[in-house]
Amino acid sequence: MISENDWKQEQERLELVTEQLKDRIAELEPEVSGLRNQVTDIRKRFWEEVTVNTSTQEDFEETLYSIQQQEALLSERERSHRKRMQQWNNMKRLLPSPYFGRIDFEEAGIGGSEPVYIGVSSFLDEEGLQFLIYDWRTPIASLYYDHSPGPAAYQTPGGLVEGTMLLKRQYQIRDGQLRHVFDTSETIGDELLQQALGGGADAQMKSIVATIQKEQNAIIRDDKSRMLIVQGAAGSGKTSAALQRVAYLLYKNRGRLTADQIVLFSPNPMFNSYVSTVLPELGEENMQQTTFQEYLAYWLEPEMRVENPFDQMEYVLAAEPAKEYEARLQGIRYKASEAFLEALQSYADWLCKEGMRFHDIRFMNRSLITAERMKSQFYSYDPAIRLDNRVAMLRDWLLRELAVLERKERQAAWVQDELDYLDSDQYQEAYNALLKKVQREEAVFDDVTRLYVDASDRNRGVKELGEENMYDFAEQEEDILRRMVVKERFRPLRRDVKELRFVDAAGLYTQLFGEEDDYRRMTGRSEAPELWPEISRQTREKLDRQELLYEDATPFLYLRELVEGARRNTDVRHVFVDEGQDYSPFQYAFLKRLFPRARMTVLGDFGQAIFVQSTHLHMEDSPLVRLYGEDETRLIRLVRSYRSTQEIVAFTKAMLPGGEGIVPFERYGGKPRLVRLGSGEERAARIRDDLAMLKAEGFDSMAVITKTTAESREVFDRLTGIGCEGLRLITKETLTFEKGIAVIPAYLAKGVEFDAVLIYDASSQTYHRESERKLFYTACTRAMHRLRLYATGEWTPFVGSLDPSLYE
Ligand SMILES: Nc1ncnc2c1ncn2[C@@H]1O[C@H](COP(=O)(O)OP(=O)(O)OP(=O)(O)O)[C@@H](O)[C@H]1O
Repeated sequence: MISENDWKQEQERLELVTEQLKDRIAELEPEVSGLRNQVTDIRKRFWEEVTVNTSTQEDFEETLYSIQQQEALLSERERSHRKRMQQWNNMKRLLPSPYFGRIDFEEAGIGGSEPVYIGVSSFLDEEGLQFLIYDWRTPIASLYYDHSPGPAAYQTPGGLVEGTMLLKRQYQIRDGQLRHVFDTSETIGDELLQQALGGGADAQMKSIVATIQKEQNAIIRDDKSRMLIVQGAAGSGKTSAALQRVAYLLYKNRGRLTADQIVLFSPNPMFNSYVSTVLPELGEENMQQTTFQEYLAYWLEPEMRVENPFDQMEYVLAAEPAKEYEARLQGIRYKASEAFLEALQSYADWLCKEGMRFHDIRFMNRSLITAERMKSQFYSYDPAIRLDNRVAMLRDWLLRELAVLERKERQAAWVQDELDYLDSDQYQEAYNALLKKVQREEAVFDDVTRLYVDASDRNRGVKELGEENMYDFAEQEEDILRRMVVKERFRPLRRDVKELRFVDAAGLYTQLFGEEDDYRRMTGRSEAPELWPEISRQTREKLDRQELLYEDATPFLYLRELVEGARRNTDVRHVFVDEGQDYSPFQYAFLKRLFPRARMTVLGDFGQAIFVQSTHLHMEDSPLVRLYGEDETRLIRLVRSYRSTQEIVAFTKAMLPGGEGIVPFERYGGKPRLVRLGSGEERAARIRDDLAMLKAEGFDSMAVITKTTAESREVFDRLTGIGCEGLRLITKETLTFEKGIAVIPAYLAKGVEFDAVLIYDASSQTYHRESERKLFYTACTRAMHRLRLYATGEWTPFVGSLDPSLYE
């Protein structure tokens, strides 16, 4: 704590700043609402103020000028409105807790120091000359996160500023009241952090700006790396750092970077809701959020049905090991690999010479253009031309062919039949529509004056069609109608061709999964993976039903893009991948191609790699390092775990090979408790009672974690059946994260946290495969304050092998 005198001074300063904030808010109030009214008013009266006159060239110019002027006025007001509004919002956000930190820094060679107060945004005094509060993202504020009193330095655009930090102080201010003040001698005193971590879990993630740790600050402020990889232990603040990094990037690149140029790939839709309030709390707009599955579904469905990654996970967890199971696992691993990516690239080269597959273009149950014809046309192009460019050439050729066929089709018998069924209104309507179109095309523009063809002159309209005049009117009319009828029927054909649906993408992918020799020949590989015949059989079986296994979805899309041309998003400048260990090297290569102008931040924990196709993040030769090369890649490790109590971290890290390096934050709360009961019924009853007790202790965010969805459903019914109230069953479809008691499969609990976690069944019957260790670890590390495990029968070996002093 600080001296009485210091406290008094701080109190006075807080009052002063609060007064100033209040004054400025009050000052801006009428201006902000006035501006809002003005903008609405201008919008409403936009056309009143504009004199529209196009009779002469001069009048036209006058009109144009007046529109431009109104527009300029409106956007100026809007700009100023937005800016004022933002200032006003920032000040309102500051008011309850204007700052959380202070540093006194003496720059080398310049005597004296001014206190630098740090808050969630900047605030200047009335004259606009002195900072009363510095935004936490300003260069000088980084001193607060990176140093303790003593020699210190911070980076500015102009270079490194060195000096001495004389004081570092933390504040806890609530509702404008000074509650606590701490002076710290170490890098960020633990007091504030202790208080922040001691609280309960929330339905929404909180911002951590007041207590960002040095190594987290390095992640937040990194603006050099093309690829930033963060390998961090469970609860080490990866997601938190990612979100504050977004806020930092938006601040640093204000005017150049907008929130919609940043994309975050989340592990599941519920996670989106969990993190959605952090950025608005910091006065920034949310970035775009999506899941990889959403992206795949967007491009592949409805033509192909894509398996959900969680269904894949359920298969892996629940299926009995047999040949089929082993082959699927092997297939998942192979299809996730860089080797398969290269195989597809070589396959595309092979397709340049042979093997392309197309769909016939069919019309009324007959082939208009056969796949065979397309193929020979395709291979008649210069072999030096790239595959996707040749496909584009073929598309143009097909459109020309279709135009010829469409003309021929006008004389077909079915057209006559169709004409017979047009009623006279349709006749008239169709005719008028056509005539109008012709007349529109005919419209003559003479700068501002538009001369229209006389709409009543039907004969002239027909003449302008370019049809021969030898028909009498009825014949000409019929001709027009034939044209219209056929054109309408050909429309979907043309659309399909433009969308390249004539390429048999599924056939091309299926073709890969045949005989091993063929696979090697087509892809130039020296060998196919083990169990290839069974892998092929499984893949084809799905494809035949227009379905894609999850592991096939990205390679399928990739191959389609090799053939049809790649989609690229050049707007996006930053891609964030959370739970990055769960993406395959293949998916990363795909993301790199999709966002060619973006920097990538990948955050993950290999200790929580629960998918078969996971990517190593912590190894120097990780495929991620190869993606942009070592020079453009930075790897940061976070080993301190903030989420769970010391006892929980000690328990969970002991079950993880290599977990020794994880450092718990000093916060205590009782050892994890292991409860073994004689039957499933007893277990359920005990869990019901424990939930009630924990609730009485004040924990209001709890989770009963199961292994699979099926088990979650069963537990939910069982617990509800014995009087457990207020349970919420979480499935992959759940969109929002709420407080209360969740019954949730472990793989969906990724990224989120609870006050108390109860592992419903930690027996060896449920968790025994080595591959399930990380899933079990992930489940246990969701607990902040209490962890309880239940079993009937033997404990899972992951627990059974632990030192008994780690639990009670
Ligand atoms: N510097 C910090 N100050 C305060 N709280 C922090 C800090 N860093 C992390 N936390 C808290 O620790 C908890 C875990 O953080 P977060 O979810 O970001 O970790 P993570 O590494 O993404 O975890 P996981 O990989 O296990 O999902 C959160 O409650 C977060 O608020």
